[in-house]
Amino acid sequence: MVSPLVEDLLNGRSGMLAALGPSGSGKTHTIFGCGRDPGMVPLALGRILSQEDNKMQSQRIFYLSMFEISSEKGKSEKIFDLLKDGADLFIHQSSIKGMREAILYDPLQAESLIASGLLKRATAMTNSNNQSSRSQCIINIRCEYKEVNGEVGDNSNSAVLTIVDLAGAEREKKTGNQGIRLLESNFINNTSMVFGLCLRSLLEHQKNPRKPMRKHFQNSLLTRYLRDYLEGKKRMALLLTVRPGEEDYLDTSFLLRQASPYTKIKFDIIEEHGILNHNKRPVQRTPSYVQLKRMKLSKNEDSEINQGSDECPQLLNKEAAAKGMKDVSLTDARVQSEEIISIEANVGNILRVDQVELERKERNHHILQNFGKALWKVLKEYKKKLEVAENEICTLRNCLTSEKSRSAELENQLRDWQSNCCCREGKKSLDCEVAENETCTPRDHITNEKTRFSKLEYELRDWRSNCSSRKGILSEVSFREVDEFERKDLEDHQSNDYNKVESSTGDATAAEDQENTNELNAASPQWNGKEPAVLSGSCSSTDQEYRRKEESFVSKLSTFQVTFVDRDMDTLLEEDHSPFDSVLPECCTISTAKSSLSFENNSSFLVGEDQTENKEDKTAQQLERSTRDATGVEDLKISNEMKAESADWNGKAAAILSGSCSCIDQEYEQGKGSSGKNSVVSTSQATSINRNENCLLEEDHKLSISVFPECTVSSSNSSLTIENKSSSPVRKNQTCNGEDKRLLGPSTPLMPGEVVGHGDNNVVEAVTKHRSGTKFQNADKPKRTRRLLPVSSILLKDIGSINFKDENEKPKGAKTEKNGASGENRTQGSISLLRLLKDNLAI
Ligand SMILES: Nc1ncnc2c1ncn2[C@@H]1O[C@H](COP(=O)(O)OP(=O)(O)OP(=O)(O)O)[C@@H](O)[C@H]1O
Repeated sequence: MVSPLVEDLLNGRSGMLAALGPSGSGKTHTIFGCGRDPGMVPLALGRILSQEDNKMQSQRIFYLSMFEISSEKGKSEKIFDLLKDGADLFIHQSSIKGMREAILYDPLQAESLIASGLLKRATAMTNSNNQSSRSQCIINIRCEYKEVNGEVGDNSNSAVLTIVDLAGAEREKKTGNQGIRLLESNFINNTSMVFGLCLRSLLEHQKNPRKPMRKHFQNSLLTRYLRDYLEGKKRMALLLTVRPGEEDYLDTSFLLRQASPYTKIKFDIIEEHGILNHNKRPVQRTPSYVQLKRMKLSKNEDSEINQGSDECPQLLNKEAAAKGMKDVSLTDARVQSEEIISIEANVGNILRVDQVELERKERNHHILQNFGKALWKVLKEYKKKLEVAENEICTLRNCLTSEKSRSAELENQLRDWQSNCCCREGKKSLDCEVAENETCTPRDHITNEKTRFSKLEYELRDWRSNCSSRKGILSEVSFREVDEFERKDLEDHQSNDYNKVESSTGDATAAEDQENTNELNAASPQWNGKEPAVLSGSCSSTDQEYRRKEESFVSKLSTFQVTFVDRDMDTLLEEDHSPFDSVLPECCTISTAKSSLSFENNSSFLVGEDQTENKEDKTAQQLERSTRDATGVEDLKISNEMKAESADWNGKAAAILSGSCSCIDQEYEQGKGSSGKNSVVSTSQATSINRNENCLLEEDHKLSISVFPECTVSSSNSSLTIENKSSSPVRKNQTCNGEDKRLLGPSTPLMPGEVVGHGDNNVVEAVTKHRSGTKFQNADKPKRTRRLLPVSSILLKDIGSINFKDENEKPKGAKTEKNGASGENRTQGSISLLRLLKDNLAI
């Protein structure tokens, strides 16, 4: 491998051999070798020094220099001469100043010099190598030709064979270096990397001459020293060493991949200093001289040479004949002619060198021109890129400004929106709210709903306040009526007592009547106290109606018909109209007139019809039987049965009470008028009670005839009408009409001792019982019972004016004693009705 380089050296051409490879791969061993296996350096020295013939040995001299480049504490590089003891060197423009060179005489002397230099080389033990090189070692074998006069000239006429032993690249994980060793390793790796970069740059430059060669050689002393080789000006050979181990596969493959392209590197052999050139004296020529000499030679080259060769003996013969010179002069002429020939040869060499230099300059000019063009194109491309980048920057700026303006608009819109939402909270129009809810956020919708709810609460308060005011009006009316009834009741008590005494039928004494009167008087305040409660029930129904209205406001549905309550006060009619919407069943229609109230049941009592019919049949039969039979025993039995029925229906009679309240009121008024002052009870309007069943209508007809003998009872398919057209008193006096007693006797079934009771009251009781029987199915429904509260309150308002005391509040002992007297005392039916109301309505 080193032989071509040695031949080039001997021919006057410089060359370099560099060993590359990882640490411990055998670079040093390959370069220097050992005793048995000599390396490249011993082989080259042996080749150079052994083949020198005597002639050439007298003309040239070989020098040996050896130095190393190492790191100085990992910070800088230093050059250390291995042949001179402890001498530091410095590099200047690819030449090292002060380096010692040793003249080589024979191979053994050279090997000894190298061995002494290796001993001075920096080495250390690492994990990869027991004697790892820590520096780049360079060996120069310079061959210099002697001058004609035997003197040694400058280095310009010498060739150098450079052999480099690079420190192997190391992996920290593998070597485990630390501290100074680690710094040395970094230095070694850095130098190896720079060396490789220079080679790569040279290769790329040779592939593409337009691509300039980068100056990586400046990054280390080694590459600076080997600049001519790394720039391709001199021949170079690379020697790669690898480790055979499997663990070194990665390093080996990496090195081969990295160095394989280097085989394509070509070298332009420019410096061709032949041995002849070194043997000859160098001629100092200026370019003008060279040009002039070339011109002369070009004109007279052939003629002069020919003439010199042909005419020279003739010239010498003429001169000898003419001047009589001797043969010695001929030899001098030959010597001169040889000199001329040699000069011509030198001139020819010079011309050839000049031509090569000219070609080189032209090529360099061409290269520079191409480089300039390429550079211009690159600059143009960069300019275009800059323009594009500027345009992008402008567009981005425009986008940024537009985004800023947009964000500002959005902020303004947000502020407007917030302000609109604040203003919207103050609005009360529902239409506006609905319209705004379309654009409001859910939060706004919640606030709107809250305002709406608060507004509804205000309306509810207003409604309640109206109800309270209405309650006051009603209470005034009821109290006024109650006072009148109290006064009338007292008169009735007195008249009844008087009549009882006259007819000698009662066992009751005046004292008992007085007690009853007192009890009634005591009961009256209680009812007066309960009146507001009833009214409050009405108000509660009004609240319910308000809630229902609120619901209907949302659902936009109207399910109830208009109701009407008869009142003397026209102003109260409309106000009281609404409570009945909630009180009465939906199937009931309430018709109103100036001073009347009628309830019409449009629905059929389909549930429990048979049972209702049976009950009513029984009641009618009992009534008829009691009419025919005037015996007290039968009446007592019937009354007991009625009482049992009453007990069964006690919990269910509330509903029918609402339907029959008007009849009861009228009957009560009639009875009160007949028992008292024979006053005329005038009912301007008939009360209609609808029925779906014909059988019930017939029974009702019969019963009504029996109950209202002086009334005109008309029945239709779904209604029963009782009309009192006469203005005469219905009942005059129970002592005056005995038939009335028999007729009305069975209608007093509640109290066992009341078989012969007050006729009017008994009629009321019978009607009440009858109606309660027909309303049995409705009474089973708790909702309708609850809805009946306001109507019951109306009834109770009238009944409350009776000023009776509840029977249950009396002592049991006194109850049995006073049953007869109290039952005879006119309001037994009302007492039963009151008890029913209290039990079912929980008043
Ligand atoms: N071809 C070979 N024949 C015999 N021994 C060898 C050979 N190559 C390497 N060795 C041995 O391997 C060891 C390491 O070799 P060497 O010192 O030359 O490696 P290196 O590449 O120079 O390492 P470093 O870069 O660390 O200096 C030495 O002891 C050497 O004797």
